[in-house]
Amino acid sequence: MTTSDTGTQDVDPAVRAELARLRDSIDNIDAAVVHMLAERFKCTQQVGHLKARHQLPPADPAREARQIARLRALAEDAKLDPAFAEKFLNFIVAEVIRHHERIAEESGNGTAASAPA
Ligand SMILES: O=C(O)C(=O)C[C@]1(C(=O)O)C=C[C@@H](O)C=C1
Repeated sequence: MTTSDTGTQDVDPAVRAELARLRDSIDNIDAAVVHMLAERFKCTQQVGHLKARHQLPPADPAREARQIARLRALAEDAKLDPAFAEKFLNFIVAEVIRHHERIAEESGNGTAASAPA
């Protein structure tokens, strides 16, 4: 390939077909991930409102520790890097906590601290 683009014009048609087949599956998986994340955030939004209504802290480190241990074990069984699974969960949970904090602030209860681990 002479340019930096990732086009496949000069590639064997069989290779191009295999790449297209794999990319179709990747696109389906990415769509499933987006839909699953959307459902997860719908649940966590409800958790955020519940916590705000009952003055519960946005973050629950003990719950997170259990989630991480569980996800790392699932990842190992699935032959996925457990460190990646943990980073991915932490990334999502950090965003959820930001949402919870915003919901708490908007409901006039923005001072809650984290629960003890
Ligand atoms: O389970 C909760 O208490 C949540 O607020 C949800 C959630 C999560 O996204 O899974 C987010 C923040 C908490 O620190 C722990 C877990």
